[in-house]
Amino acid sequence: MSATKTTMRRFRSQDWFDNPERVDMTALYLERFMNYGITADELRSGRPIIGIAQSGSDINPCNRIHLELAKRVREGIRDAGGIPMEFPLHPTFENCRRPTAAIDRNLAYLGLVEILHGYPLDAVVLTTGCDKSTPAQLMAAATLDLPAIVLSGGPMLDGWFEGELVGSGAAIWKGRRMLAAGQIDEEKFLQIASASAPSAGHCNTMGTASTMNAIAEALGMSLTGCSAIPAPYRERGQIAYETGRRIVAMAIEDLRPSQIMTRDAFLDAITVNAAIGGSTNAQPHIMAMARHAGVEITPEDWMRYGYDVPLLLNMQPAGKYLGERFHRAGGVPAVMWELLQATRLRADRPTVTGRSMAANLEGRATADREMIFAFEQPLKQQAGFLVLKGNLFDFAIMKTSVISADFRQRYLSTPGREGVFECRVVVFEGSDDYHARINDPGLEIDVRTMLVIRGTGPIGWPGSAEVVNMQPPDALIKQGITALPTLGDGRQSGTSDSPSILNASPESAAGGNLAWLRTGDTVRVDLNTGSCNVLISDEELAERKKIAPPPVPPSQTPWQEIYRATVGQLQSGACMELALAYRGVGQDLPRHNH
Ligand SMILES: CC(C)(O)[C@@H](O)C(=O)O
Repeated sequence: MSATKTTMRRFRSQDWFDNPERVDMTALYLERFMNYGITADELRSGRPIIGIAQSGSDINPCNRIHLELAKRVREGIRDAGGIPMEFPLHPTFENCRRPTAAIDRNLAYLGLVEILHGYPLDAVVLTTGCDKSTPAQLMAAATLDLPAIVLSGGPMLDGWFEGELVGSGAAIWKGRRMLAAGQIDEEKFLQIASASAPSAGHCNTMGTASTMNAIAEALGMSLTGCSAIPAPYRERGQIAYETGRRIVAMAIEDLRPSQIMTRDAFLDAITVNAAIGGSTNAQPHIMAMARHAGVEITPEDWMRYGYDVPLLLNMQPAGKYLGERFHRAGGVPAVMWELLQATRLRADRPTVTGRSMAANLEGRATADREMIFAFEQPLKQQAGFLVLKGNLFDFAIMKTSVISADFRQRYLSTPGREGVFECRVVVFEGSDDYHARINDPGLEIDVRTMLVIRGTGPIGWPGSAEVVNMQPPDALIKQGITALPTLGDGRQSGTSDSPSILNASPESAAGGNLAWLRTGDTVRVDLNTGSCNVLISDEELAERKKIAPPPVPPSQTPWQEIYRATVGQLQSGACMELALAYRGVGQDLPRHNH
Protein backbone atom coordinates (compact mmCIF):
# COMPACT_ATOMS: atom_id res chain seq x y z
CA MET A 1 0.00 0.00 0.00
CA SER A 2 1.48 3.36 -0.91
CA ALA A 3 1.32 6.37 1.34
CA THR A 4 -1.69 8.60 0.90
CA LYS A 5 -0.37 12.08 1.50
CA THR A 6 -2.88 14.18 3.33
CA THR A 7 -3.51 17.87 2.80
CA MET A 8 -2.63 18.59 6.42
CA ARG A 9 0.12 20.98 7.44
CA ARG A 10 3.60 19.47 7.65
CA PHE A 11 4.08 18.17 11.17
CA ARG A 12 7.32 18.20 13.13
CA SER A 13 7.36 14.38 13.08
CA GLN A 14 7.98 14.56 9.35
CA ASP A 15 11.39 15.99 10.08
CA TRP A 16 12.18 12.52 11.42
CA PHE A 17 10.25 10.31 9.00
CA ASP A 18 10.11 12.17 5.71
CA ASN A 19 13.24 14.26 5.42
CA PRO A 20 14.85 14.27 1.92
CA GLU A 21 17.88 16.14 3.25
CA ARG A 22 18.83 13.29 5.60
CA VAL A 23 17.68 10.01 4.04
CA ASP A 24 20.23 8.15 6.19
CA MET A 25 18.65 9.41 9.37
CA THR A 26 15.12 8.88 8.06
CA ALA A 27 16.00 5.21 7.57
CA LEU A 28 17.40 4.97 11.08
CA TYR A 29 14.35 6.65 12.59
CA LEU A 30 11.88 4.56 10.58
CA GLU A 31 13.29 1.06 10.87
CA ARG A 32 12.97 0.67 14.62
CA PHE A 33 9.41 1.87 14.80
CA MET A 34 8.58 -0.70 12.12
CA ASN A 35 9.86 -3.51 14.33
CA TYR A 36 6.57 -3.58 16.20
CA GLY A 37 4.52 -3.56 13.06
CA ILE A 38 3.99 0.04 12.02
CA THR A 39 4.60 0.54 8.30
CA ALA A 40 6.83 3.16 6.75
CA ASP A 41 3.84 4.32 4.72
CA GLU A 42 1.89 5.18 7.85
CA LEU A 43 4.76 7.14 9.31
CA ARG A 44 5.38 9.03 6.07
CA SER A 45 1.72 9.68 5.29
CA GLY A 46 1.82 13.14 6.77
CA ARG A 47 -0.61 12.24 9.56
CA PRO A 48 0.05 13.67 13.02
CA ILE A 49 1.75 11.44 15.54
CA ILE A 50 -0.01 11.81 18.86
CA GLY A 51 1.77 11.04 22.12
CA ILE A 52 -0.14 9.54 25.01
CA ALA A 53 1.72 10.48 28.19
CA GLN A 54 0.88 7.42 30.29
CA SER A 55 0.79 8.27 33.99
CA GLY A 56 -0.78 5.00 35.10
CA SER A 57 1.18 2.12 36.62
CA ASP A 58 1.05 -0.34 39.49
CA ILE A 59 2.87 2.15 41.72
CA ASN A 60 0.39 4.91 40.91
CA PRO A 61 -3.02 3.37 41.67
CA CYS A 62 -4.83 6.72 41.36
CA ASN A 63 -3.85 6.88 37.68
CA ARG A 64 -3.89 3.14 36.92
CA ILE A 65 -7.23 3.42 35.10
CA HIS A 66 -5.31 5.14 32.29
CA LEU A 67 -3.75 1.80 31.31
CA GLU A 68 -7.30 0.81 30.27
CA LEU A 69 -8.41 4.22 29.00
CA ALA A 70 -5.41 4.50 26.68
CA LYS A 71 -7.01 1.81 24.48
CA ARG A 72 -10.00 4.06 23.86
CA VAL A 73 -7.73 7.08 23.36
CA ARG A 74 -5.81 5.14 20.69
CA GLU A 75 -9.05 4.17 18.94
CA GLY A 76 -10.15 7.79 18.91
CA ILE A 77 -6.79 8.91 17.52
CA ARG A 78 -6.84 6.26 14.78
CA ASP A 79 -10.45 6.96 13.82
CA ALA A 80 -9.62 10.64 13.43
CA GLY A 81 -6.60 9.89 11.24
CA GLY A 82 -3.72 10.20 13.69
CA ILE A 83 -1.07 7.72 14.80
CA PRO A 84 -0.89 7.08 18.58
CA MET A 85 2.39 6.53 20.43
CA GLU A 86 2.11 5.83 24.15
CA PHE A 87 5.02 6.39 26.51
CA PRO A 88 5.50 6.32 30.31
CA LEU A 89 5.64 9.30 32.62
CA HIS A 90 7.52 9.46 35.92
CA PRO A 91 5.01 8.50 38.68
CA THR A 92 3.75 11.03 41.22
CA PHE A 93 1.71 9.15 43.82
CA GLU A 94 0.91 11.40 46.76
CA ASN A 95 -0.40 8.78 49.22
CA CYS A 96 2.74 6.70 49.16
CA ARG A 97 5.82 8.46 47.78
CA ARG A 98 8.29 9.31 50.55
CA PRO A 99 9.52 11.85 51.54
CA THR A 100 6.75 13.43 49.40
CA ALA A 101 5.47 13.23 45.82
CA ALA A 102 5.86 17.00 45.59
CA ILE A 103 9.51 16.49 44.80
CA ASP A 104 8.48 14.48 41.74
CA ARG A 105 6.24 17.10 40.15
CA ASN A 106 9.24 18.93 38.74
CA LEU A 107 10.91 15.63 37.78
CA ALA A 108 7.85 14.38 35.87
CA TYR A 109 7.68 17.82 34.28
CA LEU A 110 11.32 17.64 33.20
CA GLY A 111 10.93 14.13 31.83
CA LEU A 112 7.88 15.04 29.77
CA VAL A 113 9.57 18.15 28.40
CA GLU A 114 12.49 16.04 27.18
CA ILE A 115 10.25 13.38 25.63
CA LEU A 116 8.02 15.85 23.81
CA HIS A 117 11.02 17.81 22.60
CA GLY A 118 13.25 14.94 21.57
CA TYR A 119 10.83 12.49 19.91
CA PRO A 120 8.71 12.71 16.74
CA LEU A 121 5.51 13.81 18.47
CA ASP A 122 3.15 16.45 17.09
CA ALA A 123 0.60 16.66 19.91
CA VAL A 124 -0.07 14.94 23.22
CA VAL A 125 -2.82 13.53 25.39
CA LEU A 126 -2.03 14.22 29.04
CA THR A 127 -3.40 11.48 31.30
CA THR A 128 -4.04 13.10 34.66
CA GLY A 129 -5.27 11.87 38.02
CA CYS A 130 -3.40 12.04 41.32
CA ASP A 131 -2.47 15.52 42.53
CA LYS A 132 0.86 16.36 40.86
CA SER A 133 0.22 14.46 37.64
CA THR A 134 -2.02 17.28 36.41
CA PRO A 135 0.23 20.31 37.00
CA ALA A 136 3.39 18.42 35.99
CA GLN A 137 1.94 17.64 32.57
CA LEU A 138 0.33 21.04 32.03
CA MET A 139 3.58 22.76 32.98
CA ALA A 140 5.32 20.68 30.31
CA ALA A 141 2.59 21.38 27.76
CA ALA A 142 3.06 25.10 28.42
CA THR A 143 6.84 24.80 28.06
CA LEU A 144 6.64 22.91 24.76
CA ASP A 145 3.61 24.74 23.41
CA LEU A 146 2.58 21.80 21.25
CA PRO A 147 -1.14 20.94 20.96
CA ALA A 148 -2.13 19.17 24.18
CA ILE A 149 -5.34 17.94 25.80
CA VAL A 150 -6.05 16.64 29.31
CA LEU A 151 -7.80 13.33 29.89
CA SER A 152 -8.64 12.97 33.57
CA GLY A 153 -8.74 9.45 35.02
CA GLY A 154 -11.62 10.39 37.32
CA PRO A 155 -12.36 9.86 40.99
CA MET A 156 -13.16 6.58 42.73
CA LEU A 157 -16.76 5.67 43.43
CA ASP A 158 -18.20 7.12 46.64
CA GLY A 159 -17.11 5.37 49.83
CA TRP A 160 -19.68 4.10 52.33
CA PHE A 161 -19.20 2.75 55.87
CA GLU A 162 -22.00 1.78 58.23
CA GLY A 163 -24.51 3.75 56.19
CA GLU A 164 -22.45 6.94 55.98
CA LEU A 165 -20.42 8.49 53.20
CA VAL A 166 -16.68 8.19 53.83
CA GLY A 167 -14.39 10.19 51.58
CA SER A 168 -10.77 9.40 50.78
CA GLY A 169 -8.20 11.29 52.79
CA ALA A 170 -10.92 12.91 54.92
CA ALA A 171 -11.62 9.47 56.44
CA ILE A 172 -7.97 9.19 57.49
CA TRP A 173 -7.87 12.57 59.25
CA LYS A 174 -11.20 11.92 60.97
CA GLY A 175 -10.25 8.32 61.76
CA ARG A 176 -7.00 9.26 63.46
CA ARG A 177 -8.87 11.75 65.66
CA MET A 178 -11.35 8.99 66.59
CA LEU A 179 -8.43 6.69 67.32
CA ALA A 180 -6.86 9.32 69.57
CA ALA A 181 -10.17 9.80 71.37
CA GLY A 182 -10.44 6.04 71.91
CA GLN A 183 -13.68 5.85 69.89
CA ILE A 184 -12.36 3.22 67.45
CA ASP A 185 -9.58 0.64 67.43
CA GLU A 186 -6.90 0.12 64.74
CA GLU A 187 -8.90 -2.59 62.99
CA LYS A 188 -11.91 -0.33 62.58
CA PHE A 189 -9.64 2.49 61.43
CA LEU A 190 -8.40 0.29 58.58
CA GLN A 191 -11.96 -0.77 57.73
CA ILE A 192 -13.03 2.88 57.42
CA ALA A 193 -9.93 3.73 55.37
CA SER A 194 -10.57 0.82 52.99
CA ALA A 195 -14.24 1.76 52.61
CA SER A 196 -13.21 5.26 51.57
CA ALA A 197 -11.34 3.87 48.54
CA PRO A 198 -13.81 1.43 46.91
CA SER A 199 -12.69 1.36 43.25
CA ALA A 200 -10.20 2.47 40.64
CA GLY A 201 -9.69 6.22 40.49
CA HIS A 202 -8.24 9.07 42.52
CA CYS A 203 -9.65 10.69 45.70
CA ASN A 204 -13.45 10.92 45.64
CA THR A 205 -13.33 14.04 47.82
CA MET A 206 -12.47 17.55 46.62
CA GLY A 207 -8.87 16.82 47.54
CA THR A 208 -5.97 17.88 45.42
CA ALA A 209 -6.63 15.35 42.64
CA SER A 210 -10.24 16.40 41.99
CA THR A 211 -9.21 20.03 42.44
CA MET A 212 -6.40 19.92 39.90
CA ASN A 213 -8.49 18.05 37.35
CA ALA A 214 -11.29 20.61 37.86
CA ILE A 215 -8.73 23.35 37.31
CA ALA A 216 -7.49 21.74 34.10
CA GLU A 217 -11.08 21.76 32.90
CA ALA A 218 -11.63 25.34 34.05
CA LEU A 219 -8.51 26.39 32.15
CA GLY A 220 -10.11 24.95 29.03
CA MET A 221 -7.57 22.14 28.66
CA SER A 222 -9.99 19.17 28.76
CA LEU A 223 -13.27 18.32 27.07
CA THR A 224 -16.32 19.75 28.82
CA GLY A 225 -17.42 17.68 31.82
CA CYS A 226 -14.30 15.53 31.75
CA SER A 227 -12.85 15.93 35.22
CA ALA A 228 -15.67 14.70 37.49
CA ILE A 229 -16.68 11.49 35.67
CA PRO A 230 -15.89 8.65 38.12
CA ALA A 231 -13.14 6.36 36.84
CA PRO A 232 -15.32 3.21 36.50
CA TYR A 233 -18.28 4.92 34.72
CA ARG A 234 -18.96 4.20 31.05
CA GLU A 235 -18.72 7.92 30.26
CA ARG A 236 -15.05 7.78 31.25
CA GLY A 237 -14.23 5.39 28.41
CA GLN A 238 -16.38 7.41 26.06
CA ILE A 239 -14.67 10.70 26.85
CA ALA A 240 -11.29 8.94 26.45
CA TYR A 241 -12.33 8.08 22.89
CA GLU A 242 -13.58 11.64 22.21
CA THR A 243 -10.36 13.08 23.66
CA GLY A 244 -8.35 10.91 21.25
CA ARG A 245 -10.44 12.14 18.33
CA ARG A 246 -10.22 15.76 19.37
CA ILE A 247 -6.43 15.91 19.80
CA VAL A 248 -5.98 14.93 16.15
CA ALA A 249 -8.12 17.87 15.09
CA MET A 250 -6.17 20.11 17.46
CA ALA A 251 -2.91 18.97 15.88
CA ILE A 252 -4.27 19.85 12.44
CA GLU A 253 -5.61 23.21 13.68
CA ASP A 254 -2.34 23.83 15.53
CA LEU A 255 -4.38 24.81 18.59
CA ARG A 256 -1.75 25.23 21.29
CA PRO A 257 -1.63 25.78 25.07
CA SER A 258 -0.45 29.37 24.60
CA GLN A 259 -3.84 30.17 23.06
CA ILE A 260 -5.73 28.50 25.92
CA MET A 261 -3.63 28.88 29.09
CA THR A 262 -3.98 32.66 29.22
CA ARG A 263 -4.24 35.04 32.16
CA ASP A 264 -8.05 35.04 31.80
CA ALA A 265 -8.03 31.25 32.00
CA PHE A 266 -5.91 31.27 35.16
CA LEU A 267 -8.08 33.91 36.84
CA ASP A 268 -11.11 31.75 36.09
CA ALA A 269 -9.25 28.75 37.54
CA ILE A 270 -8.69 30.70 40.79
CA THR A 271 -12.39 31.59 40.89
CA VAL A 272 -13.51 28.02 40.22
CA ASN A 273 -11.12 26.71 42.86
CA ALA A 274 -12.79 28.90 45.49
CA ALA A 275 -16.32 27.94 44.41
CA ILE A 276 -15.57 24.20 44.65
CA GLY A 277 -13.73 24.48 47.99
CA GLY A 278 -10.55 23.36 46.26
CA SER A 279 -7.32 22.14 47.80
CA THR A 280 -4.72 24.53 49.21
CA ASN A 281 -2.26 22.73 46.92
CA ALA A 282 -3.98 24.48 44.03
CA GLN A 283 -2.10 27.63 45.01
CA PRO A 284 1.45 26.45 44.20
CA HIS A 285 0.26 24.35 41.25
CA ILE A 286 -1.69 27.20 39.63
CA MET A 287 1.31 29.47 40.15
CA ALA A 288 3.64 26.91 38.56
CA MET A 289 1.40 26.29 35.54
CA ALA A 290 0.84 30.02 35.07
CA ARG A 291 4.52 30.87 35.28
CA HIS A 292 5.44 28.14 32.78
CA ALA A 293 2.76 29.61 30.51
CA GLY A 294 4.27 33.08 30.93
CA VAL A 295 1.32 34.41 32.95
CA GLU A 296 1.83 36.58 36.02
CA ILE A 297 -0.45 35.96 39.01
CA THR A 298 -0.06 38.17 42.10
CA PRO A 299 -1.13 37.68 45.74
CA GLU A 300 -3.75 40.38 45.06
CA ASP A 301 -5.19 38.22 42.26
CA TRP A 302 -5.79 35.42 44.77
CA MET A 303 -7.76 37.82 46.97
CA ARG A 304 -9.65 39.56 44.17
CA TYR A 305 -10.58 36.55 42.03
CA GLY A 306 -10.55 33.89 44.74
CA TYR A 307 -11.17 34.97 48.34
CA ASP A 308 -14.29 36.92 47.52
CA VAL A 309 -15.98 33.98 45.78
CA PRO A 310 -18.65 31.99 47.67
CA LEU A 311 -18.59 28.22 48.18
CA LEU A 312 -21.06 26.64 45.75
CA LEU A 313 -20.14 22.95 45.89
CA ASN A 314 -21.30 20.73 48.75
CA MET A 315 -18.44 18.25 48.62
CA GLN A 316 -16.03 17.01 51.32
CA PRO A 317 -13.92 18.37 52.97
CA ALA A 318 -15.67 21.79 52.85
CA GLY A 319 -19.10 20.16 52.40
CA LYS A 320 -20.92 16.87 52.68
CA TYR A 321 -21.00 14.74 49.52
CA LEU A 322 -18.54 12.96 47.21
CA GLY A 323 -17.59 12.66 43.56
CA GLU A 324 -20.40 10.52 42.14
CA ARG A 325 -23.02 13.05 43.16
CA PHE A 326 -20.82 15.89 41.86
CA HIS A 327 -20.70 14.25 38.46
CA ARG A 328 -24.47 13.61 38.45
CA ALA A 329 -25.10 17.21 39.48
CA GLY A 330 -23.28 18.41 36.37
CA GLY A 331 -19.65 18.51 37.48
CA VAL A 332 -17.38 21.47 36.84
CA PRO A 333 -19.45 22.98 33.98
CA ALA A 334 -22.47 23.28 36.31
CA VAL A 335 -20.40 25.18 38.90
CA MET A 336 -18.93 27.37 36.15
CA TRP A 337 -22.43 28.02 34.83
CA GLU A 338 -23.38 29.59 38.19
CA LEU A 339 -20.24 31.72 38.13
CA LEU A 340 -20.92 32.75 34.53
CA GLN A 341 -24.45 33.89 35.41
CA ALA A 342 -22.97 35.95 38.24
CA THR A 343 -20.54 37.50 35.70
CA ARG A 344 -17.57 36.13 37.65
CA LEU A 345 -15.91 34.41 34.70
CA ARG A 346 -13.95 35.62 31.68
CA ALA A 347 -15.43 32.84 29.58
CA ASP A 348 -15.07 34.34 26.12
CA ARG A 349 -11.77 32.54 25.63
CA PRO A 350 -10.55 29.56 23.58
CA THR A 351 -10.61 25.99 24.87
CA VAL A 352 -9.53 22.61 23.52
CA THR A 353 -13.04 21.99 22.17
CA GLY A 354 -12.47 24.66 19.53
CA ARG A 355 -15.32 26.65 21.05
CA SER A 356 -15.19 29.33 23.73
CA MET A 357 -15.61 28.41 27.39
CA ALA A 358 -18.91 30.32 27.40
CA ALA A 359 -20.17 28.18 24.51
CA ASN A 360 -19.02 25.00 26.31
CA LEU A 361 -21.08 25.97 29.36
CA GLU A 362 -24.37 26.54 27.52
CA GLY A 363 -27.16 24.36 28.92
CA ARG A 364 -25.04 23.08 31.82
CA ALA A 365 -27.15 24.36 34.75
CA THR A 366 -27.48 21.86 37.61
CA ALA A 367 -30.69 20.16 38.63
CA ASP A 368 -29.26 19.27 42.06
CA ARG A 369 -29.41 22.28 44.39
CA GLU A 370 -28.34 20.19 47.36
CA MET A 371 -24.98 19.63 45.63
CA ILE A 372 -24.36 22.81 43.61
CA PHE A 373 -25.72 25.95 45.23
CA ALA A 374 -26.87 29.12 43.48
CA PHE A 375 -24.39 32.00 43.55
CA GLU A 376 -26.89 34.21 45.40
CA GLN A 377 -27.59 31.55 48.04
CA PRO A 378 -24.22 29.85 48.55
CA LEU A 379 -23.07 27.42 51.20
CA LYS A 380 -20.62 30.03 52.51
CA GLN A 381 -19.62 33.58 51.55
CA GLN A 382 -15.98 34.53 50.86
CA ALA A 383 -14.74 30.96 50.58
CA GLY A 384 -11.45 31.38 48.73
CA PHE A 385 -7.95 31.40 50.16
CA LEU A 386 -7.15 34.30 52.44
CA VAL A 387 -3.65 35.61 51.75
CA LEU A 388 -1.67 36.51 54.87
CA LYS A 389 1.68 38.14 55.52
CA GLY A 390 3.63 39.62 58.41
CA ASN A 391 6.97 39.49 60.17
CA LEU A 392 7.18 35.67 59.95
CA PHE A 393 6.64 35.29 56.19
CA ASP A 394 5.83 37.29 53.07
CA PHE A 395 3.04 35.01 51.93
CA ALA A 396 0.83 32.25 53.29
CA ILE A 397 -2.74 31.15 52.70
CA MET A 398 -5.67 29.99 54.81
CA LYS A 399 -8.54 27.96 53.34
CA THR A 400 -11.51 29.78 54.82
CA SER A 401 -14.14 27.39 53.43
CA VAL A 402 -13.15 24.76 56.02
CA ILE A 403 -13.39 27.03 59.09
CA SER A 404 -15.92 25.18 61.26
CA ALA A 405 -18.58 26.89 63.38
CA ASP A 406 -16.74 25.64 66.46
CA PHE A 407 -13.39 27.10 65.32
CA ARG A 408 -15.05 30.40 64.38
CA GLN A 409 -16.75 30.61 67.77
CA ARG A 410 -13.56 29.85 69.71
CA TYR A 411 -11.03 31.97 67.82
CA LEU A 412 -12.76 34.47 65.57
CA SER A 413 -15.73 35.76 67.56
CA THR A 414 -14.30 37.82 70.43
CA PRO A 415 -16.70 40.79 70.72
CA GLY A 416 -15.08 43.92 69.31
CA ARG A 417 -12.17 41.87 67.92
CA GLU A 418 -13.91 39.59 65.43
CA GLY A 419 -11.46 37.82 63.14
CA VAL A 420 -8.49 38.45 65.47
CA PHE A 421 -6.83 35.92 67.78
CA GLU A 422 -3.61 35.58 69.73
CA CYS A 423 -1.94 32.32 70.66
CA ARG A 424 1.11 31.07 72.49
CA VAL A 425 3.05 28.96 69.98
CA VAL A 426 4.63 25.53 70.30
CA VAL A 427 7.18 24.99 67.55
CA PHE A 428 8.04 21.62 65.97
CA GLU A 429 11.08 20.88 63.77
CA GLY A 430 9.30 18.81 61.15
CA SER A 431 6.76 16.04 61.59
CA ASP A 432 8.96 13.47 63.37
CA ASP A 433 9.43 16.01 66.14
CA TYR A 434 5.67 16.74 66.14
CA HIS A 435 4.75 13.05 66.49
CA ALA A 436 7.40 12.49 69.18
CA ARG A 437 6.32 15.39 71.38
CA ILE A 438 2.70 16.34 70.70
CA ASN A 439 1.40 14.40 73.73
CA ASP A 440 4.11 15.69 76.08
CA PRO A 441 2.23 17.38 78.96
CA GLY A 442 5.30 19.55 79.55
CA LEU A 443 4.42 21.53 76.40
CA GLU A 444 1.25 22.75 78.15
CA ILE A 445 -0.78 22.74 74.95
CA ASP A 446 -4.29 24.08 75.49
CA VAL A 447 -6.97 25.83 73.40
CA ARG A 448 -4.91 29.05 73.30
CA THR A 449 -1.97 27.26 71.67
CA MET A 450 -1.00 27.51 68.02
CA LEU A 451 0.92 24.50 66.66
CA VAL A 452 3.76 25.58 64.37
CA ILE A 453 5.79 23.30 62.10
CA ARG A 454 8.88 24.34 60.12
CA GLY A 455 11.51 22.67 57.97
CA THR A 456 8.65 21.39 55.82
CA GLY A 457 8.95 23.58 52.69
CA PRO A 458 10.45 22.81 49.26
CA ILE A 459 14.08 23.04 50.42
CA GLY A 460 13.67 22.01 54.04
CA TRP A 461 11.77 18.74 53.56
CA PRO A 462 12.79 18.49 50.60
CA GLY A 463 9.74 18.86 48.41
CA SER A 464 7.28 20.49 50.88
CA ALA A 465 5.24 17.98 52.85
CA GLU A 466 1.54 17.67 53.65
CA VAL A 467 2.02 17.98 57.40
CA VAL A 468 0.65 21.34 58.55
CA ASN A 469 -2.77 19.90 59.48
CA MET A 470 -1.44 18.80 62.89
CA GLN A 471 -4.07 17.42 65.21
CA PRO A 472 -4.20 18.47 68.88
CA PRO A 473 -2.83 16.26 71.66
CA ASP A 474 -4.96 13.21 72.49
CA ALA A 475 -5.97 14.75 75.82
CA LEU A 476 -7.57 17.75 74.09
CA ILE A 477 -9.26 15.57 71.47
CA LYS A 478 -10.81 13.55 74.30
CA GLN A 479 -12.27 16.86 75.57
CA GLY A 480 -13.80 17.53 72.12
CA ILE A 481 -11.15 20.00 70.89
CA THR A 482 -10.56 18.59 67.39
CA ALA A 483 -8.64 21.52 65.84
CA LEU A 484 -6.13 24.05 67.10
CA PRO A 485 -4.76 26.92 65.02
CA THR A 486 -1.81 25.65 63.00
CA LEU A 487 0.90 27.35 60.99
CA GLY A 488 3.72 26.03 58.82
CA ASP A 489 6.00 26.38 55.83
CA GLY A 490 4.76 23.09 54.36
CA ARG A 491 1.52 22.06 52.74
CA GLN A 492 -1.43 19.98 53.84
CA SER A 493 -3.72 17.44 52.24
CA GLY A 494 -6.43 18.87 50.06
CA THR A 495 -8.80 16.52 51.85
CA SER A 496 -8.07 18.07 55.25
CA ASP A 497 -10.63 20.22 57.05
CA SER A 498 -7.95 22.06 59.04
CA PRO A 499 -8.06 25.87 58.56
CA SER A 500 -4.26 26.02 58.79
CA ILE A 501 -2.05 28.93 57.81
CA LEU A 502 0.25 27.18 55.38
CA ASN A 503 2.51 27.33 52.33
CA ALA A 504 4.36 30.06 54.28
CA SER A 505 7.05 31.59 52.10
CA PRO A 506 9.94 32.02 52.41
CA GLU A 507 10.28 28.76 54.31
CA SER A 508 12.58 28.57 57.33
CA ALA A 509 15.22 26.65 55.31
CA ALA A 510 15.36 29.55 52.83
CA GLY A 511 15.92 32.17 55.53
CA GLY A 512 12.28 32.87 56.39
CA ASN A 513 11.72 34.29 59.88
CA LEU A 514 9.79 31.20 60.95
CA ALA A 515 13.28 29.79 61.57
CA TRP A 516 13.66 32.08 64.61
CA LEU A 517 10.21 31.65 66.15
CA ARG A 518 10.40 30.10 69.63
CA THR A 519 8.04 28.03 71.74
CA GLY A 520 6.38 30.44 74.15
CA ASP A 521 6.22 33.37 71.69
CA THR A 522 2.85 34.96 71.02
CA VAL A 523 1.52 35.15 67.47
CA ARG A 524 -1.36 37.44 66.52
CA VAL A 525 -3.50 36.64 63.48
CA ASP A 526 -5.86 39.24 62.02
CA LEU A 527 -8.05 37.84 59.26
CA ASN A 528 -9.50 41.30 58.56
CA THR A 529 -6.15 42.71 57.49
CA GLY A 530 -4.56 39.42 56.39
CA SER A 531 -1.72 39.76 58.87
CA CYS A 532 0.13 37.26 61.03
CA ASN A 533 2.90 38.51 63.33
CA VAL A 534 5.00 37.29 66.20
CA LEU A 535 4.73 39.86 68.98
CA ILE A 536 8.41 40.63 69.43
CA SER A 537 10.35 43.77 68.48
CA ASP A 538 12.39 44.10 65.30
CA GLU A 539 15.46 44.41 67.52
CA GLU A 540 14.69 41.13 69.27
CA LEU A 541 14.16 39.42 65.89
CA ALA A 542 17.48 40.83 64.59
CA GLU A 543 19.21 39.59 67.75
CA ARG A 544 17.78 36.07 67.30
CA LYS A 545 18.91 35.99 63.68
CA LYS A 546 22.54 36.04 64.84
CA ILE A 547 21.97 32.40 65.77
CA ALA A 548 22.00 29.85 62.91
CA PRO A 549 18.60 28.62 61.67
CA PRO A 550 17.58 24.99 62.37
CA PRO A 551 19.66 22.50 60.32
CA VAL A 552 18.24 20.95 57.15
CA PRO A 553 18.53 17.14 56.75
CA PRO A 554 21.00 15.99 54.07
CA SER A 555 19.78 15.01 50.62
CA GLN A 556 19.32 11.25 50.30
CA THR A 557 19.31 11.00 46.51
CA PRO A 558 20.90 12.94 43.62
CA TRP A 559 17.53 14.32 42.53
CA GLN A 560 16.86 15.69 46.03
CA GLU A 561 20.08 17.68 45.75
CA ILE A 562 19.28 18.95 42.25
CA TYR A 563 15.71 19.74 43.31
CA ARG A 564 16.88 21.77 46.30
CA ALA A 565 19.38 23.69 44.19
CA THR A 566 16.84 24.66 41.56
CA VAL A 567 13.47 25.03 43.32
CA GLY A 568 11.69 28.27 44.23
CA GLN A 569 9.24 28.89 47.06
CA LEU A 570 5.59 27.78 47.38
CA GLN A 571 4.42 31.37 46.92
CA SER A 572 5.71 31.30 43.35
CA GLY A 573 4.80 27.67 42.63
CA ALA A 574 7.96 25.82 43.77
CA CYS A 575 9.06 25.76 40.14
CA MET A 576 12.41 24.69 38.86
CA GLU A 577 13.31 28.32 38.32
CA LEU A 578 15.78 27.82 35.48
CA ALA A 579 13.12 25.97 33.45
CA LEU A 580 11.04 29.10 33.07
CA ALA A 581 13.36 30.39 30.35
CA TYR A 582 12.47 27.57 27.97
CA ARG A 583 8.89 28.37 26.98
CA GLY A 584 7.90 27.48 23.42
CA VAL A 585 10.71 25.01 22.75
CA GLY A 586 8.40 22.60 20.95
CA GLN A 587 8.83 24.84 17.94
CA ASP A 588 12.65 24.40 17.95
CA LEU A 589 13.61 21.03 16.53
CA PRO A 590 16.56 19.32 18.19
CA ARG A 591 19.55 18.46 15.97
CA HIS A 592 19.80 14.97 14.45
CA ASN A 593 21.35 12.34 16.67
CA HIS A 594 23.87 10.78 14.28
C1 LIG B 1 -5.20 12.74 50.07
C2 LIG B 1 -3.81 13.29 49.81
C3 LIG B 1 -2.85 12.13 49.62
O1 LIG B 1 -3.38 14.03 50.88
C4 LIG B 1 -3.76 14.19 48.60
O2 LIG B 1 -4.16 13.46 47.51
C5 LIG B 1 -4.53 15.49 48.69
O3 LIG B 1 -5.73 15.51 48.44
O4 LIG B 1 -3.92 16.53 48.96
